[in-house]
Amino acid sequence: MAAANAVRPEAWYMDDSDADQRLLHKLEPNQPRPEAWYMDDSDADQRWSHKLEPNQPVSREQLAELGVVHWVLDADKYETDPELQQIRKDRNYSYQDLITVSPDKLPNYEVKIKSFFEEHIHTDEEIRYCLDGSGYFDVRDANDKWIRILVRKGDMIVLPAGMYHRFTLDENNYIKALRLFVGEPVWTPINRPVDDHPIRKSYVDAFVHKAPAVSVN
Ligand SMILES: CSCCC(=O)/C(O)=C/O
Ligand SMILES: [Fe+2]
Repeated sequence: MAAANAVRPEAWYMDDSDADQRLLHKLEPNQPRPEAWYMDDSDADQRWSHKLEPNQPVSREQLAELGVVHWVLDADKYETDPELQQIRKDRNYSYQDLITVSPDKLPNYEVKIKSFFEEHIHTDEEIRYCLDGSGYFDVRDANDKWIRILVRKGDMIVLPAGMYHRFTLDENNYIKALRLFVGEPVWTPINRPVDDHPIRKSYVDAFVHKAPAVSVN
């Protein structure tokens, strides 16, 4: 018999898994968002997860100490979402466009995907809102170790100006993202090494020198 105080109808947010449609597909209640971890040193396919064994997760607080900002939003209503509108207003994000990264959708795909995965900085924040699909943003921690951040539908991420990073698709080979910018966008990456670049120096002063030490196996 059903419990007297059971919620009817029971409803929940679903995971993104392709497993049997008859399974429950409930999101784990404490699933970290974004999911992030320290990477191994393997040269194997960049689209693999490259988790350490055992996994060494990185929390959103650790990411925040490096200047990475993150929200989970409702990607299905991004065109009218008041939460997104408020973020754009608060942070002066006056420009936005859509990018789809996949072998059949992105013109000049091979060249672009190679350039995204070259370690680089930008002179402005990199703001990406994942509307569909998924991908990995890799960022350097204060000890120059790689942290891999999985972005999935609903994840909006900001990498601060001057932070060394790179991007790759994961094994699903597809992401659709909203790109936001303060003013006229400047997409050109500045590849490492650029330790003497003023924007890099500002980033190091603001975040690297202040970050607490972390030991990675
Ligand atoms: C998913 S957006 C493509 C990657 C990109 O624009 C960039 O600058 C990566 O660092
Ligand atoms: Fe970038």
